[in-house]
Amino acid sequence: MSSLEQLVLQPIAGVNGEVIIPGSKSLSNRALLLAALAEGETRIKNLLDSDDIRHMLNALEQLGVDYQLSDDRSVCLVKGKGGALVASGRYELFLGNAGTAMRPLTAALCLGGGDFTLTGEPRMFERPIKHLVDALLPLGANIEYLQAAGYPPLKITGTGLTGGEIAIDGSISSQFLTALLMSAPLASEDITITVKGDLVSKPYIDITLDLMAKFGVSVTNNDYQSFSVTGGQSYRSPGEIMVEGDASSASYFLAAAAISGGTVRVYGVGKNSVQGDIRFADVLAQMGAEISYGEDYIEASKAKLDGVDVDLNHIPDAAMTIATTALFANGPTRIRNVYNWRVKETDRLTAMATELRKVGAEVVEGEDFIEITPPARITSAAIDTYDDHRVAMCFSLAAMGDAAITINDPGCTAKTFPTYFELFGKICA
Ligand SMILES: O=C(O)C1=C[C@@H](OP(=O)(O)O)[C@@H](O)[C@H](O)C1
Ligand SMILES: C=C(OP(=O)(O)O)C(=O)O
Repeated sequence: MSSLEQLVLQPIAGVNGEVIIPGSKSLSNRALLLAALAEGETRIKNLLDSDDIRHMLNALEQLGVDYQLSDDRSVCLVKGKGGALVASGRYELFLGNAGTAMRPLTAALCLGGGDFTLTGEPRMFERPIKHLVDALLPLGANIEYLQAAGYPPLKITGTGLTGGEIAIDGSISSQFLTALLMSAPLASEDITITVKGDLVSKPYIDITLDLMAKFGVSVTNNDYQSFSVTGGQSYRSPGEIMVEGDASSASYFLAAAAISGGTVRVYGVGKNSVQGDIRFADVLAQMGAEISYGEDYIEASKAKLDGVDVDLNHIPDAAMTIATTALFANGPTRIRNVYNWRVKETDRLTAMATELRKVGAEVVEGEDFIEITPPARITSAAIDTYDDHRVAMCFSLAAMGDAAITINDPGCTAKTFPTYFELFGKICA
């Protein structure tokens, strides 16, 4: 949880420099869970240290998983359980607002013996999980809703998962499919998963499959429409996993360069990254930025930016950065197909529309899109952040006009990027 202070950002004349981006949230939490389920010890390097990761680590510790963190918490040696996380007694696991802990653990805790309550922050109780639960029930899962049907908190009695042909609705969150895929190899029989509806946030499935392969399990992917997983397997530790820098976190620095002048190079994530959010740089390029890639970096330079009309369903997190970059473009920007912004840390479509209007933009908020017409001049404003790290981070870019911007509750970046404002300050002139 974050404190309720304010951070005043004076107008930023320009940016320049290099930033080493902290580890990816998506990779860190997946690696921790797979390492816990695997046979053998895994040394996870460049682990992110943020609230979402601490929630996963605390849960694993309560479940009896042995791990050791280095003093700076960037290296974690996990002693795998070699199968399901079996625990005797009742466990209440507090998972904050971490989707990457809540969803994968919901499936994984169905695999073994134990009684678990999965709970979190109030906003977590408004974030749907029904599509995942509905897919797990035919596999023999024992899951109860403790408050509103379809939402956490959940009570899970781990009795193991069987197999068969199941369907999962992929139209709200890819994390449900990710959760199912990661647990499926430990079910007793083979599982075929058919995806119903249009699968959102598709590149996150590549992150899942890539990491599963590193832990020795392959999945048959039939064009993201169905997936076949052999049951009765175990994960095998690869020995060491190096977590890439977080591509969503990189987006703010790249956008800052494109908006305000100078050149910024982000290290830790490069052209061969498994993270779909590196495609954010393509959108910046489409707006007019100069982008170059190396093995371990992405660099953006000053540009004259134009508005764009883009479907950003594949990069919903970095898409928020485009929304504030649009403040500095010539002409309007329309970001389409982002309905699931409404079920994340806050209703991001309403939050972004409200806050973009405060700085002077004209905004149309659609059911699943947002259109932003930039103001002639940014207006000074105090930005409410709704306990949403990405609202806080992407509105730092609004200070690249000639008005001061106040970020309310800047500490909410602790969810994925506790050092954000410190690092951002270092590239500002
Ligand atoms: O699998 C993941 O690591 C994530 C998937 C995305 O969620 P949805 O699939 O719910 O869009 C993304 O927004 C989230 O920050 C991380
Ligand atoms: C949607 C996000 O988080 P979560 O993993 O909790 O879904 C996010 O980080 O933008």
